[in-house]
Amino acid sequence: MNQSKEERILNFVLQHAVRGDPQSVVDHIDKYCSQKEWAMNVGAEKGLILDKTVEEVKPSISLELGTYCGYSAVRIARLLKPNAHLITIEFNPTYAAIAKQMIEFAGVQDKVKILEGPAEEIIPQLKKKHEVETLDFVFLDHWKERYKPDTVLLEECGLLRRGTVLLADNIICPGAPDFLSYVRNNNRFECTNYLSHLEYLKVEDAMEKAVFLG
Ligand SMILES: O=C(NCc1cccc(CNc2ccc3[nH]ncc3c2)c1)c1cc(-c2ccc(F)cc2)cc(O)c1O
Ligand SMILES: [Mg+2]
Repeated sequence: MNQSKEERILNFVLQHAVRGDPQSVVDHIDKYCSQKEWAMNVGAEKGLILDKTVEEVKPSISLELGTYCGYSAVRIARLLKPNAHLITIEFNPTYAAIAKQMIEFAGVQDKVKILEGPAEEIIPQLKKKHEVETLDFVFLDHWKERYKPDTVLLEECGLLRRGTVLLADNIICPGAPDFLSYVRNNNRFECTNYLSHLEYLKVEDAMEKAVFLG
């Protein structure tokens, strides 16, 4: 049975990247996906915006919605301080299995917990089942029509505190219009737009940072 694109990306990393080196894993995924097959990783250009945000926030507990192959999970985890953790939620079991191997190869498995299922089911379990108090940082990169409902759910579940930073990918392409108008018209969020490009292409894209004001 022939391989999926995600398996080809993982195999390229396993064969060419340096085991235990998260930067090498990130660089090799970018190399494969810019030269061989496009894939929906946040990529190097928007990845720098993600890096700067993580370095600014210095989060102890981060949440990612949409793991895919684990590219941004490795990118975030490589910048976390000791004892800081990332919880990443992936609905697609095939992607979750690829990401698990990617995260382990990068050597960041002690910082990352992959939870399989839809965010709308897992978010309400974070406090009791996963001992989360409030979140310091949230990276949204899952189904674009889920950005707004899952943001509302995070707030309803008491997972946002004054200063929690949300960073959303794909604000232009494919776009998340209801999320964008929700956070920009809600006086409990302070928003900043970061214009960039779609991963591996010259197409315009943007990220939106929304700081929860409590
Ligand atoms: O759509 C996107 N990503 C989301 C996504 C997509 C598919 C499957 C999943 C399965 N994972 C999943 C689902 C639901 C979930 N609920 N809770 C967790 C969770 C996890 C997630 C996307 C698309 C493009 C893009 C495509 C084509 C094009 F021309 C331009 C741009 C670029 C991106 O950077 C993108 O991020
Ligand atoms: Mg994305």
